Amino acid sequence: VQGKGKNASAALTQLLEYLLKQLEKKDPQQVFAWPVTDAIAPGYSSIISQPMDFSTMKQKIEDNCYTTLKEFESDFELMCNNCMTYNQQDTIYYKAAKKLLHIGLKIMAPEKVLSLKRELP
Ligand SMILES: CC(=O)c1cc(-c2ccccn2)c2ncccn12
Repeated sequence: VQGKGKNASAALTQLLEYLLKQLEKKDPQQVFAWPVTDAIAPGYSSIISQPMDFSTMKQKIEDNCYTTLKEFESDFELMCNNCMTYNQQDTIYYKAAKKLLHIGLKIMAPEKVLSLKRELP
């Protein structure tokens, strides 16, 4: 199957940039804004094999790394699950990830995205 046309990938970029902004608004403490360093989280890089954060997702949108919404969603879930892997359940980080994951899946639910697609130019 021929790759997506130019305007189709431009539409996906616009959709993903919009969704990323909505997700970032749900993280006012900016817990997920930047890559987690071993300095702030001891042993992080040996526990988490595939780190992910909002700044990396933003860069991947600009670099056209995502060809489907599903790929974007799985990076979002990876980011939340990494947090729930490294941090104990009774931490603010774990609780923030659990809440963000729940909210994020609602924002990116198919019927929500469908109504978005209609409303975006
Ligand atoms: C996302 C995550 O696991 C995380 C973010 C942070 C974080 C994020 C911004 C500022 C300070 N810390 C963090 N600190 C300790 C342990 C884990 N974390």
